Order: sequence, then structure tokens, then C-alpha cells
Amino acid sequence: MTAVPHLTIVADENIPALVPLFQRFGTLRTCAGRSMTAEDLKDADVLLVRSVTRVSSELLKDTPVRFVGTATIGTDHVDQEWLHQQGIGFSSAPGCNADSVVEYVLSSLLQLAFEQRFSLLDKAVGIVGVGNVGGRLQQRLQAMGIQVLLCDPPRQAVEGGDFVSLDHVLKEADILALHTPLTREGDWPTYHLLNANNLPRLKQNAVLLNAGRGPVIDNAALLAVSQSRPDLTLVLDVWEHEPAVDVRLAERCAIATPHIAGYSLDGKIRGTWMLYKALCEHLQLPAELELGEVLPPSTVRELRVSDAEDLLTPARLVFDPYRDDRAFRKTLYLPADEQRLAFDRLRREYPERREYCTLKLVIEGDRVSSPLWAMGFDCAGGGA
Ligand SMILES: NC(=O)C1=CN([C@@H]2O[C@H](COP(=O)(O)OP(=O)(O)OC[C@H]3O[C@@H](n4cnc5c(N)ncnc54)[C@H](O)[C@@H]3O)[C@@H](O)[C@H]2O)C=CC1
Ligand SMILES: O=C(O)C(=O)[C@H](O)COP(=O)(O)O
Repeated sequence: MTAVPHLTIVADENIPALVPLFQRFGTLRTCAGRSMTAEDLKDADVLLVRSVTRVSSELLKDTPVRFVGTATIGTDHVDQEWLHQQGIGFSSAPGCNADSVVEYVLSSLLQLAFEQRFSLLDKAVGIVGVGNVGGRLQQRLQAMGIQVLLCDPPRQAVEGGDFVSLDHVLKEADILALHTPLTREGDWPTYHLLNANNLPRLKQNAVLLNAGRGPVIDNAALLAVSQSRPDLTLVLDVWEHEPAVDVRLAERCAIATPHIAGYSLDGKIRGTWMLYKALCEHLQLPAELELGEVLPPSTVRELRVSDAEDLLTPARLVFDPYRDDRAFRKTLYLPADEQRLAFDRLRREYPERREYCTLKLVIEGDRVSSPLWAMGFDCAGGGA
């Protein structure tokens, strides 16, 4: 059997399940991710971060760190080229919380459909960025019978297929959901992908939802355009200068949240577990722990539903975006420095939220349950 080396691991204090997954490797120390410095890492072999730590030569050049993991999907906070040049191992957690982001989008859209009295079946949903998040959103929407328009130039360049241009999505989509990474270089940079030139082209009465990265939309331009377009409905989970938030833009949103779309316990612990597996691989050790061994059981387990068409009730039971919206709005009028701290606090103290699949729906009667299956719930009964 390969011996486990004694390593010093420094991790963001907001990473869950660190002890069961990483204590076996040696000394485990946590600190606040946003204010992490080279001094915190002076004896670290391994660094585990979330999206709020900028990982670059500035942080790491005088440290012994040999492996960096980010328990997130996004990697725009990590200078991967520099890590590669230095021979420092790196892993992110692709797809770890993709289902949670999809559930944020579905819950938000169901709420808006209920309030504004429209049917999602009558709407075309444009998905910009059709990767792990956008692709799973596509699957669930299509299984629910909802029309989708897909925009993903990098995939289109490789695969061809049924993709459309951003212009087409802006013109035709009733609902536009952004799920691209934040990139500033390359053939298809996403920084300010939506800006003063193209935002005015959003369809009349469109819903614009961003649960990707804040700077993918020019927030100042969005504020200006949305002030002259009262027909637009905005759902923003991410902000251009977070943790600072433009209060006027947040006020203009139907749903505004502090970057929590992916914040299910399942998504977060899956991210930590993926880093555990990556570190084992880096050290050429067998990964002995399965995700199920560190994921606690869900407290809300079963719901009996008699009307399988009611999608909002189970969705709200698992995740109500207005709970987070209300908590967020209470922080907006604090002095600027306190507002930024409150943004991080809301995220650090985020209440337990689970994925739809942890809720078993027992469907009474013989109603067809396909919309609930399509949403991602664990369904039984009703001819399911
Ligand atoms: N709000 C939140 O809590 C969360 C936000 N995210 C963000 O969502 C992003 C997407 O996540 P995944 O789908 O898992 O990433 P992914 O890498 O699986 O997919 C991204 C897709 O965007 C496409 N893309 C790249 N440039 C594009 C462009 N200019 N126009 C259209 N499409 C473009 C890529 O080809 C790819 O298919 C992450 O990079 C992260 O920044 C991820 C998780 C949680
Ligand atoms: O996975 C990603 O990418 C995300 O956006 C995470 O949900 C962000 O969470 P933090 O790393 O900022 O806690």
C-alpha cells in the first residue's frame, strides 16, 4: 500500500466537508478566502480555494504550494497558465454544482411564470453557453416540452449542429439565460458579451437571467437600458463588481441574489469531493471515500402530490429564490463596506439547500408525472 504523505493543506474556510476528506493527508488549516495572502501559505503544500481567491504568481511565487484545487466550476480566478509553467498541479470541479444552477433557473422561471401569468410552454428560452449548466438546462426544458435556442460558438465551431448566433437569440428568445465562463481572450471572449450595443435588441417583454459571471454583462449598460425598457424582467445572481453591488440595478431586478445559484449542499460537497479525488490522483493514491459517505441525508425527504402539473410547489419546497432575494435586499442599503461584508456573510452562512433529486415525490392518483420527472425530482406513483 502507498503511504499517505504528511502534507500541509490550507483551505478556504467556506469549503464544506474538509475534515472528512482532507484531514487524512496531514495538517489542515483554514482561512478566509477573500483575504488570503502568501503569508497564509508559507508552509503549504496544497491550496484549496473557492472563487473569491485570486490564484496567481503574486499569491504563490514565494510559497511551497505544489497543488491547487478550486471547489468551483468557474476558473476565471486562477492563472492556470502560470501554474502550468511552474509545474504546480491544478484541478477545478467541473459540473459539481451544475444541477443546482439549473434548479435556480427553473425555480426562478416558475415563480415568474406564476406571477406574470404566462406559461413556459409558450416561451422560447435562449441558452447562451451550452456546457455543463446550459446543457443540463436544455435537457430539462426540452423534456418539459419547452422550446430552446442554443448559442455556443465554441461548440458550434467543433460540432456544427443546431446552434444559433447571439443576435438570433437576442431577437427571438423570450427568456435569455447566460451560462458562459468569464473569458477576456480567445476567439469568443465573454467579457461584456451583453453590452450597450446589443442589450437594446432584447425582445419585448424578455426575461434576462445571469447565473454565470457578473462581467459577462456590462452592468452599467444594463442599468441604463433597463431604465428605458420597463418591459424587461431581470434575474441576476452575479454582479460585475461583487461583492460590491449596484443598488439601482439590484432594485431593478425581479429576483436578485448574492451569487448563490450553485449553493446547494450537494453541489458544494460534490466540489470538495472532486478535489479530494484529484489530489489522490496527483499523489497516486487510491481514492477511498465515495461522495455518499460525506453527503448528509436530506431533511425534507418525501412530498405527496395529487396534481402532477403543479411544478412550483415542490420546486419552492426545495429552493425558493425569494428567500435569498429578501435576505439580499436587506443588505443593499448598508454603507458600501458593510454591504460588501454582508454579501460574503450571506454566502458564508447560507442555509442548507438540497438538489431537487433529494426530494421524493409520491404522486397520488393516475396523473401523468412527466413534467416532474423532467424537472429532476425523484418521482414515484401516478403511473410514473
Ligand atoms: N452563479 C453560480 O453560482 C455559478 C456560476 N457558474 C458559472 O457558470 C459558468 C458555466 O458553467 P458550466 O456550464 O459548468 O461550464 P462549461 O465549461 O461546462 O460550459 C461553458 C460553455 O460556454 C461556452 N462558451 C464559451 N464562450 C462562449 C461565448 N462567447 N458564447 C457562448 N458560449 C460560450 C463553452 O463553449 C461551453 O460550452 C462557469 O464558468 C461559472 O463561471 C458555475 C457554477 C455556479
Ligand atoms: O462553481 C462556481 O463556478 C461558482 O460560481 C460557485 O458557486 C461560486 O461559489 P464560491 O466559490 O464563490 O463560494
